[in-house]
Amino acid sequence: MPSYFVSSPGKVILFGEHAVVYGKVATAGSLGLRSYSLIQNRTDGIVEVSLPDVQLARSWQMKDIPRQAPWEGFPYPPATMNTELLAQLTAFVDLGTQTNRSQAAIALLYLHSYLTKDDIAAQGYDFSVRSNLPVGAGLGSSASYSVCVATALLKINGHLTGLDTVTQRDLVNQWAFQAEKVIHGNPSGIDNTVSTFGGAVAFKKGAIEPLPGFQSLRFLLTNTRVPRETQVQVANVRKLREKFPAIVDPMLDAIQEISTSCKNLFSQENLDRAQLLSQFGELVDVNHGLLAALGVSHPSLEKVREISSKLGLKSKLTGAGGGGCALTLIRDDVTPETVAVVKQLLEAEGFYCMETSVGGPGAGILTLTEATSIPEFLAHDKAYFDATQNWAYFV
Ligand SMILES: Nc1ncnc2c1ncn2[C@@H]1O[C@H](COP(=O)(O)OP(=O)(O)OP(=O)(O)O)[C@@H](O)[C@H]1O
Ligand SMILES: C[C@@](O)(CCO)CC(=O)[O-]
Ligand SMILES: [Mg+2]
Repeated sequence: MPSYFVSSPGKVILFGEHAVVYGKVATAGSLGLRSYSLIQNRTDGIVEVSLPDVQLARSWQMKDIPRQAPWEGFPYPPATMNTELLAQLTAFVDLGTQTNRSQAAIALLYLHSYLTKDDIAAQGYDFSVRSNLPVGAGLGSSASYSVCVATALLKINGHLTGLDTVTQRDLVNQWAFQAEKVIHGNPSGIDNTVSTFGGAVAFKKGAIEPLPGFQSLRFLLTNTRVPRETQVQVANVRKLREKFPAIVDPMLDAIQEISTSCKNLFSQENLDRAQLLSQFGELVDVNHGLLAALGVSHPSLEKVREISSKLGLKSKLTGAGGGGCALTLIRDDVTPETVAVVKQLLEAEGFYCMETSVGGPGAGILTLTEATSIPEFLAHDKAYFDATQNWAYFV
């Protein structure tokens, strides 16, 4: 029985969140924090799902889960979302509409209903995802989950051989985008694209351009632990734009100019590193100010800015905002002592800090020679997966 182990990273948006939803340029990179997933066939026609991060453990009879008839464009997803199927699945999983676990389960079954082949439908499968990413904190946990689901279901149903080519990754990315749509409503696609392909990129309307210099940047990520949902933050910006288009549209354009200025900074040959980092810090400040004006900051995020600025550091919210994570640039001249003090002050507020770089590997698949049971998968410490697999091999 084939058994596949899949992994995909979270992401950090440097500049351009929210504006990217309106087709503007944003810059982002993959994170070292990843999700891990196990999928394997069964023989009894049951689908058993364990998603411990959202407290979901459920099994369904394969024959009860809706399946879609063949469609034009197979194996790529249909161009429009199937709202009828969504309503059907929402009633089927019966977990309410707005809970973490219902969104996760519906996204999984939405892809399942399109991708399941007859032989797999007769057998069933076990599926589990565990993540080192905080759920709902702006680091792309939904996209990383979506990429794991898409890769695992494509692979077990024989729609995907590996992830060696851009075409193969594109297939995964398109399905992950469907899952993101189930979870977010109206995503730009930046999160699933970065999680699928890895690296650091400028993204605009689905197209990516690599940003090579980014790998050398250091950041401190602070999780304020204030819960929020991307879908709600995106909807709030939409409402503000509908009310005041003449005010909000120039702000979105200005945010795009920040991403473009950032891209230009890295392509300037004569700019020395200290100047580059200083200007990058200024862009961090301006971008945060515009996001706050769009209404997506939060007192906890302003606290991160206040504390870090006392030590001469620049921070901005990252992801959808409203709580969740902030990003602080660690310039090369910042001493380890200063970083330690900032961390201490932030953690005294009840926040959680992690140091990170951006631009590592994207999604990866490993075919397991020996079947690992779901209980074994669940029993491992999450650090085990980071330590035992060199995901860089799969880029
Ligand atoms: N490990 C996981 N297991 C199952 N579902 C997950 C997991 N991680 C994320 N999800 C799904 O994603 C949802 C959170 O997505 P949301 O977009 O609000 O936050 P985020 O992706 O962490 O932040 P952002 O979109 O700003 O980067 C959860 O409600 C859940 O449905
Ligand atoms: C807020 C947003 O721009 C980024 C979320 O990580 C939403 C999106 O791009 O889908
Ligand atoms: Mg998300």
